[in-house]
Amino acid sequence: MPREPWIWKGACGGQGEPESGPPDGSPPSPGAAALMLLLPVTMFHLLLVARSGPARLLGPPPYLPGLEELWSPWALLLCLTWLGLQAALYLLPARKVAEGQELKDKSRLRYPINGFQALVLTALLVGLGVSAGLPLSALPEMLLPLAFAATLTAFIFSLLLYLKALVAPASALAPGGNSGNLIYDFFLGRELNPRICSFDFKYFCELRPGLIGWVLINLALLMQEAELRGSPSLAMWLVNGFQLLYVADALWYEEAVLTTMDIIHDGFGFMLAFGDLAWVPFTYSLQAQFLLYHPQPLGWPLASFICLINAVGYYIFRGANSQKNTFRKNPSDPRVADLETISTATGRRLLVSGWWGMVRHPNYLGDLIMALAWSLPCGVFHLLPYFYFLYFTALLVHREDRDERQCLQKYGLAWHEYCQRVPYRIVPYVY
Ligand SMILES: NC(=O)C1=CN([C@@H]2O[C@H](COP(=O)(O)OP(=O)(O)OC[C@H]3O[C@@H](n4cnc5c(N)ncnc54)[C@H](OP(=O)(O)O)[C@@H]3O)[C@@H](O)[C@H]2O)C=CC1
Ligand SMILES: CC(C)CCC[C@@H](C)[C@H]1CC=C2C3=C(CC[C@@]21C)[C@@]1(C)CC[C@H](O)C[C@@H]1CC3
Repeated sequence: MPREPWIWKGACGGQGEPESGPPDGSPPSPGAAALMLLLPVTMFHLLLVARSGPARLLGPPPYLPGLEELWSPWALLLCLTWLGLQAALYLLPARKVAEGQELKDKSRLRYPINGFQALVLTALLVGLGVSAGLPLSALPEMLLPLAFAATLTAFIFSLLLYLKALVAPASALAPGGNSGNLIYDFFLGRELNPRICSFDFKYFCELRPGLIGWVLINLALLMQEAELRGSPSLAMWLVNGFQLLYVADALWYEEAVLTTMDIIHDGFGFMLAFGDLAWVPFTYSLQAQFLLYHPQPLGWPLASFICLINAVGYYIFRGANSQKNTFRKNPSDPRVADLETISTATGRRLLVSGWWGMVRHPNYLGDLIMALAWSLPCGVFHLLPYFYFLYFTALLVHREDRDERQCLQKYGLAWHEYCQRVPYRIVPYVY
């Protein structure tokens, strides 16, 4: 089955590629190389534009920062301290240790479920720090050098992961990302679950430093707004509240990440390392960055309506994810036992009623509705705060396409039947 066709088609423009990527002797994948450059450039563009007067997403950046504005040893130190703190919290005793999916060699890895605990302890530490005089509101001024330090860290980290994979046994390698093409493999990642003892790098990075970093940046922006304007704006409160709910939810239901394709299928390379450590905290906080430099008036009636949109999105997102997780854990659980299902040759069944009978990816629908609610407090006169919504639509459409091809391979005719019975993918009667 083809993997990451958006990268691979760039190299050969064809269909039916092998799982492992470009065949021997093919030229370096221009798709992977271009993305490796384009993703950090886009992130810096967004950071620069968010603080510029016109805040034009599609225009040129206001200026090109010099190395002296990007590079700061203090920012690198802060970035490494942050990673060290999150790593220490990861190693604390967990309320539960979960088993991952079965690996090629029939073994299962074990993962600590203590992400929510890490969020709470980080909040306590930050609270203590702020009351002792830690200048959190100075963080927004350092976003550029911090993003540079995070990008550098992700790059060096991916290099080390690539080298580590050279000595890993074949059974530890990911189905993709092992084509022999250095750029392609560096980008996608070679090893499936790189670990040192029980410390799982991919699982650690997927949720904690990036997601908790994102809400910390949001909070720093809120505090700086309070210093500048006397109090945080209603729009800033909404963005902070909505995104905190999203991050707290992800960490509370951390175990669910063990069944995502990122953990089960994808190697850990530059794409995920950069995505987790730099892209998530610095671009997902774009709305709060925009609001600090471009305050938006927002009245209570409109704010209540936006809260309602977020609540509807969250209701669908959580309802769909929980329904599937409950069903996968125990199909006879009374909460899902009455739902209609289709049997498959693998023995696993597919839900065809409830949320999963409405569209084939109801959780994506809820996630997208929430993404819209995060942009609306920023008004409708700038495209920039809608970047997340646009990028996320593209990401989920691509993800849904990949997932459907994997499900078709896994479930064959049963998946065809599911597609016939539930014809829409994400938005009922539209897509
Ligand atoms: N904010 C962000 O940047 C991102 C957020 N997300 C969010 O993370 C969450 C997880 O997303 P993701 O990992 O992509 O995928 P999903 O949680 O949607 O999982 C897809 C899997 O669910 C199972 N499945 C599909 N249809 C059915 C059905 N009808 N009945 C039972 N099982 C079914 C299949 O696996 P199997 O049959 O093997 O169980 C399929 O492979 C989502 O809520 C998504 O919105 C994801 C990516 C980025
Ligand atoms: C830099 C690239 C454009 C792509 C990077 C992709 C990553 C940012 C995302 C891949 C899968 C993700 C998931 C989440 C965050 C974004 C990344 C890491 C969640 C943790 C978000 C919260 C949800 O509740 C679960 C998600 C799982 C997948």
